[in-house]
Amino acid sequence: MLRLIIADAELQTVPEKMAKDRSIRNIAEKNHKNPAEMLLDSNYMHTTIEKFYPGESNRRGRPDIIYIFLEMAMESILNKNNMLDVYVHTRDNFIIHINNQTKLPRSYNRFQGLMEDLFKKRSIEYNGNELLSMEEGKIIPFLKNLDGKTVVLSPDGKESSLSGIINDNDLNVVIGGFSQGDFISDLYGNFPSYKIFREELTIWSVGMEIISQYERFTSLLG
Ligand SMILES: C[S@@+](CC[C@H](N)C(=O)[O-])C[C@H]1O[C@@H](n2cnc3c(N)ncnc32)[C@H](O)[C@@H]1O
Repeated sequence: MLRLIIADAELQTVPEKMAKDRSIRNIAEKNHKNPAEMLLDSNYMHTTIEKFYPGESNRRGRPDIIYIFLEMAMESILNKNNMLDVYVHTRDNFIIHINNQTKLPRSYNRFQGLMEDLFKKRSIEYNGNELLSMEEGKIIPFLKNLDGKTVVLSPDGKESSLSGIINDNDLNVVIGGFSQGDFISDLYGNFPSYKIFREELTIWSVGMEIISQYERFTSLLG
Protein backbone atom coordinates (compact mmCIF):
# COMPACT_ATOMS: atom_id res chain seq x y z
CA MET A 1 0.00 0.00 0.00
CA LEU A 2 1.21 3.49 -0.86
CA ARG A 3 -0.09 6.16 1.50
CA LEU A 4 0.15 9.72 0.21
CA ILE A 5 -0.16 12.27 2.97
CA ILE A 6 -0.55 15.94 2.17
CA ALA A 7 0.78 17.81 5.22
CA ASP A 8 0.11 21.34 6.51
CA ALA A 9 -2.38 21.82 3.68
CA GLU A 10 -3.66 25.34 3.16
CA LEU A 11 -7.23 24.10 3.42
CA GLN A 12 -9.42 25.80 6.01
CA THR A 13 -12.69 27.67 6.38
CA VAL A 14 -12.72 31.47 6.73
CA PRO A 15 -11.27 32.23 10.21
CA GLU A 16 -13.73 33.89 12.66
CA LYS A 17 -11.78 37.16 12.68
CA MET A 18 -12.13 37.47 8.89
CA ALA A 19 -15.76 36.36 8.69
CA LYS A 20 -17.13 39.73 9.80
CA ASP A 21 -15.20 41.68 7.15
CA ARG A 22 -17.47 43.44 4.63
CA SER A 23 -15.79 41.91 1.56
CA ILE A 24 -16.15 38.37 2.95
CA ARG A 25 -19.81 39.01 3.87
CA ASN A 26 -20.42 40.23 0.31
CA ILE A 27 -19.01 37.01 -1.16
CA ALA A 28 -21.10 34.98 1.30
CA GLU A 29 -24.31 36.87 0.47
CA LYS A 30 -23.74 36.46 -3.27
CA ASN A 31 -23.31 32.69 -2.82
CA HIS A 32 -26.03 32.29 -0.15
CA LYS A 33 -23.48 30.94 2.33
CA ASN A 34 -22.55 31.55 5.96
CA PRO A 35 -19.23 33.55 5.86
CA ALA A 36 -17.50 31.39 8.48
CA GLU A 37 -18.51 28.17 6.68
CA MET A 38 -16.93 29.14 3.34
CA LEU A 39 -13.53 27.78 2.36
CA LEU A 40 -10.76 30.35 2.60
CA ASP A 41 -9.71 30.92 -1.01
CA SER A 42 -6.95 33.34 -1.89
CA ASN A 43 -8.03 33.32 -5.54
CA TYR A 44 -10.78 35.78 -4.60
CA MET A 45 -10.07 36.69 -0.94
CA HIS A 46 -6.46 37.70 -1.47
CA THR A 47 -6.72 41.33 -0.26
CA THR A 48 -8.69 40.38 2.84
CA ILE A 49 -6.25 37.58 3.71
CA GLU A 50 -3.40 40.11 3.41
CA LYS A 51 -5.31 42.52 5.68
CA PHE A 52 -5.76 39.93 8.47
CA TYR A 53 -2.58 37.89 7.88
CA PRO A 54 0.03 40.30 6.50
CA GLY A 55 2.60 38.55 4.29
CA GLU A 56 0.60 35.29 4.14
CA SER A 57 -1.81 35.98 1.28
CA ASN A 58 0.30 34.02 -1.22
CA ARG A 59 0.29 30.97 1.02
CA ARG A 60 -3.02 30.74 2.89
CA GLY A 61 -6.28 29.66 1.30
CA ARG A 62 -5.27 27.24 -1.50
CA PRO A 63 -8.04 24.63 -1.77
CA ASP A 64 -7.44 24.71 -5.54
CA ILE A 65 -4.08 22.93 -5.29
CA ILE A 66 -5.57 20.23 -3.05
CA TYR A 67 -8.38 19.82 -5.60
CA ILE A 68 -5.97 19.28 -8.53
CA PHE A 69 -3.86 16.84 -6.49
CA LEU A 70 -6.91 14.81 -5.39
CA GLU A 71 -8.36 14.63 -8.92
CA MET A 72 -5.02 13.22 -10.13
CA ALA A 73 -4.60 10.75 -7.24
CA MET A 74 -8.14 9.39 -7.08
CA GLU A 75 -8.20 8.76 -10.85
CA SER A 76 -4.82 6.98 -10.89
CA ILE A 77 -4.44 3.37 -11.98
CA LEU A 78 -2.94 2.69 -8.54
CA ASN A 79 -6.12 3.87 -6.82
CA LYS A 80 -8.31 1.88 -9.19
CA ASN A 81 -6.33 -1.18 -8.00
CA ASN A 82 -7.00 -0.36 -4.31
CA MET A 83 -3.30 0.19 -3.64
CA LEU A 84 -3.46 3.88 -2.69
CA ASP A 85 -4.62 5.55 0.50
CA VAL A 86 -4.82 9.37 0.61
CA TYR A 87 -4.89 11.68 3.63
CA VAL A 88 -4.87 15.47 3.85
CA HIS A 89 -3.60 17.05 7.07
CA THR A 90 -4.57 20.73 7.33
CA ARG A 91 -2.71 23.69 8.86
CA ASP A 92 -5.28 23.70 11.71
CA ASN A 93 -4.59 20.05 12.51
CA PHE A 94 -7.50 18.23 10.99
CA ILE A 95 -6.84 14.96 9.18
CA ILE A 96 -9.07 14.15 6.24
CA HIS A 97 -9.25 10.62 4.88
CA ILE A 98 -10.52 10.08 1.34
CA ASN A 99 -12.05 6.65 0.86
CA ASN A 100 -10.49 5.21 -2.29
CA GLN A 101 -13.95 4.58 -3.80
CA THR A 102 -14.72 8.31 -3.69
CA LYS A 103 -15.58 9.90 -7.04
CA LEU A 104 -14.70 13.53 -6.55
CA PRO A 105 -16.72 16.19 -8.36
CA ARG A 106 -15.10 17.24 -11.62
CA SER A 107 -15.90 20.92 -11.13
CA TYR A 108 -13.94 23.07 -8.69
CA ASN A 109 -17.13 24.81 -7.47
CA ARG A 110 -18.69 21.50 -6.50
CA PHE A 111 -15.45 20.39 -4.82
CA GLN A 112 -15.56 23.60 -2.75
CA GLY A 113 -19.14 22.82 -1.72
CA LEU A 114 -18.16 19.25 -0.78
CA MET A 115 -15.25 20.43 1.40
CA GLU A 116 -17.45 23.05 3.10
CA ASP A 117 -19.93 20.32 3.88
CA LEU A 118 -17.13 18.14 5.27
CA PHE A 119 -15.82 20.92 7.54
CA LYS A 120 -19.39 21.32 8.88
CA LYS A 121 -20.39 17.65 9.28
CA ARG A 122 -16.93 15.99 9.64
CA SER A 123 -18.18 13.06 7.57
CA ILE A 124 -19.66 12.61 4.10
CA GLU A 125 -21.56 9.42 3.38
CA TYR A 126 -23.13 8.04 0.25
CA ASN A 127 -25.27 4.88 0.15
CA GLY A 128 -24.11 3.95 3.66
CA ASN A 129 -20.38 4.29 2.79
CA GLU A 130 -18.22 6.95 4.41
CA LEU A 131 -16.50 8.68 1.50
CA LEU A 132 -14.76 11.47 3.40
CA SER A 133 -14.00 11.76 7.09
CA MET A 134 -12.30 14.45 9.12
CA GLU A 135 -10.83 14.22 12.62
CA GLU A 136 -8.66 16.48 14.74
CA GLY A 137 -5.05 15.31 14.81
CA LYS A 138 -1.45 16.43 14.55
CA ILE A 139 0.65 15.08 11.72
CA ILE A 140 3.68 13.71 13.62
CA PRO A 141 1.79 11.31 15.95
CA PHE A 142 -0.45 10.37 13.02
CA LEU A 143 2.56 9.42 10.86
CA LYS A 144 4.31 7.61 13.72
CA ASN A 145 1.23 5.43 14.12
CA LEU A 146 1.23 4.26 10.52
CA ASP A 147 2.79 0.96 9.46
CA GLY A 148 5.65 1.06 6.96
CA LYS A 149 8.43 3.43 6.05
CA THR A 150 7.77 7.21 6.07
CA VAL A 151 9.58 9.73 3.87
CA VAL A 152 9.08 13.46 3.42
CA LEU A 153 9.48 15.17 0.04
CA SER A 154 11.03 18.60 -0.04
CA PRO A 155 12.94 20.69 -2.58
CA ASP A 156 15.50 21.16 0.22
CA GLY A 157 15.83 17.46 1.01
CA LYS A 158 18.66 15.06 0.14
CA GLU A 159 18.89 14.52 -3.60
CA SER A 160 17.59 11.08 -4.53
CA SER A 161 16.36 9.12 -7.51
CA LEU A 162 12.72 8.03 -7.40
CA SER A 163 13.84 4.39 -7.26
CA GLY A 164 15.94 5.25 -4.18
CA ILE A 165 12.80 6.46 -2.38
CA ILE A 166 10.19 4.03 -3.70
CA ASN A 167 11.74 0.75 -2.57
CA ASP A 168 9.24 -0.63 -0.09
CA ASN A 169 5.73 -2.04 -0.56
CA ASP A 170 4.45 -0.44 2.63
CA LEU A 171 5.31 3.20 2.14
CA ASN A 172 4.10 6.57 3.46
CA VAL A 173 5.08 9.61 1.38
CA VAL A 174 4.52 13.11 2.74
CA ILE A 175 4.05 16.08 0.38
CA GLY A 176 3.55 19.69 1.52
CA GLY A 177 0.02 21.02 0.88
CA PHE A 178 1.11 24.59 0.17
CA SER A 179 2.48 26.51 -2.78
CA GLN A 180 4.90 28.75 -0.87
CA GLY A 181 7.02 28.53 2.25
CA ASP A 182 7.85 25.34 4.11
CA PHE A 183 6.25 22.80 6.47
CA ILE A 184 4.86 24.30 9.70
CA SER A 185 5.01 20.92 11.46
CA ASP A 186 8.41 19.50 12.47
CA LEU A 187 8.59 16.88 9.72
CA TYR A 188 12.32 17.29 9.08
CA GLY A 189 13.07 16.59 12.76
CA ASN A 190 11.23 13.28 12.59
CA PHE A 191 11.62 11.74 9.14
CA PRO A 192 14.19 11.68 6.31
CA SER A 193 13.48 14.19 3.53
CA TYR A 194 14.28 13.87 -0.18
CA LYS A 195 14.40 16.07 -3.23
CA ILE A 196 13.29 14.35 -6.43
CA PHE A 197 14.11 17.08 -8.98
CA ARG A 198 16.39 20.11 -9.15
CA GLU A 199 13.42 22.54 -9.39
CA GLU A 200 10.42 23.08 -7.16
CA LEU A 201 7.40 21.20 -8.52
CA THR A 202 3.64 21.44 -7.95
CA ILE A 203 2.12 19.03 -5.45
CA TRP A 204 0.19 17.23 -8.18
CA SER A 205 3.24 16.65 -10.35
CA VAL A 206 5.19 15.35 -7.32
CA GLY A 207 2.23 13.09 -6.44
CA MET A 208 1.96 11.87 -10.04
CA GLU A 209 5.69 10.93 -10.17
CA ILE A 210 5.44 9.02 -6.87
CA ILE A 211 2.31 7.14 -7.90
CA SER A 212 3.76 6.32 -11.29
CA GLN A 213 7.07 5.06 -9.80
CA TYR A 214 5.20 2.95 -7.21
CA GLU A 215 3.04 1.40 -9.98
CA ARG A 216 6.27 0.25 -11.65
CA PHE A 217 8.01 -0.81 -8.42
CA THR A 218 5.08 -3.11 -7.61
CA SER A 219 4.91 -4.28 -11.28
CA LEU A 220 1.32 -3.06 -11.54
CA LEU A 221 2.48 -1.37 -14.74
CA GLY A 222 5.47 -2.31 -16.87
C1 LIG B 1 5.20 23.73 -4.28
S1 LIG B 1 6.04 22.91 -3.04
C2 LIG B 1 6.13 24.01 -1.73
C3 LIG B 1 7.24 24.93 -1.92
C4 LIG B 1 8.11 25.21 -0.78
N1 LIG B 1 8.99 26.29 -1.13
C5 LIG B 1 8.93 24.09 -0.19
O1 LIG B 1 10.09 24.32 0.03
O2 LIG B 1 8.41 23.01 0.08
C6 LIG B 1 4.91 21.80 -2.34
C7 LIG B 1 5.47 20.48 -1.97
O3 LIG B 1 5.83 19.75 -3.13
C8 LIG B 1 6.92 18.90 -2.84
N2 LIG B 1 8.00 19.27 -3.77
C9 LIG B 1 8.03 20.28 -4.66
N3 LIG B 1 9.16 20.26 -5.40
C10 LIG B 1 9.87 19.19 -4.96
C11 LIG B 1 11.13 18.63 -5.33
N4 LIG B 1 11.88 19.16 -6.30
N5 LIG B 1 11.55 17.53 -4.67
C12 LIG B 1 10.81 16.96 -3.69
N6 LIG B 1 9.60 17.45 -3.30
C13 LIG B 1 9.14 18.55 -3.93
C14 LIG B 1 7.29 19.10 -1.39
O4 LIG B 1 6.66 18.11 -0.62
C15 LIG B 1 6.72 20.49 -1.11
O5 LIG B 1 6.43 20.67 0.25
